[in-house]
Amino acid sequence: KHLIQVINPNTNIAMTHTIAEAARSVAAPSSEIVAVCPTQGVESIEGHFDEAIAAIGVLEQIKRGKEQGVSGHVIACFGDPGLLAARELADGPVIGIAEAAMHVATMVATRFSIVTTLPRTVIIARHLLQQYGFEHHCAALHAIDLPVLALEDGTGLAQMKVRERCIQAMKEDNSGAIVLGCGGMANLARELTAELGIPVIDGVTAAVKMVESLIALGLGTSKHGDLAYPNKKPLSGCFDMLS
Ligand SMILES: O=C(O)C[C@H]1NC(=O)NC1=O
Repeated sequence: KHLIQVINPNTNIAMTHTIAEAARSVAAPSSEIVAVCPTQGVESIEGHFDEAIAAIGVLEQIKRGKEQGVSGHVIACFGDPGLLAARELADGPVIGIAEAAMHVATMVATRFSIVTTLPRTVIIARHLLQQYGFEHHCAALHAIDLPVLALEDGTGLAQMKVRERCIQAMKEDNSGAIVLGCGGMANLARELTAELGIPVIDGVTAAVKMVESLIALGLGTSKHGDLAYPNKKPLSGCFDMLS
């Protein structure tokens, strides 16, 4: 069995379970999902400040995963926090859910829309579109204008808003696919795809299958060049945990 570590970079346990369930729903029999979240950090990631905090927790979990002998890692937050730093530490593949969902969307449609949570995090998705080279593939970005943890409050309001925005995107954007812009939306994609008749893509499940593919291809993170292990130096204070 290959252990695949799925990291929820926020510390919300309910969302970690939502993410874990989605990951396990698509994992191959040869894969075992190890779902984790940081021991310390921020309960939801809703901007650049939160991302900076979450990235440290991601690195701590990557280190722990390596020690456990995992074969690959998923960063299950739509900002892909700490992705390249995590790749410096990791031997196996590290895939972010935004990266995974965007790549998959370009394989099934010429243009896609993104539906995320807060308006203020749309800029993070925009930056990723630029970084990954998908700016011209994304027709529009929509926000349900609810906090990330509204997805775990049990009222169903956030889920209803996601559905509404997906229907609006389908009508207005002339996109062939929709990307769900939050790890906490991972359990909505299949049902929305069936109901709306348009590929609605979740990055958690997409990333799990990409990690499995890379493992099957015998590909880990390159250690040749700028993703080599970090240069050895003493880390002081709380960062000692990353030594
Ligand atoms: O940016 C967002 O709205 C979603 C992002 N924040 C979070 O805590 N998990 C996520 O996937």
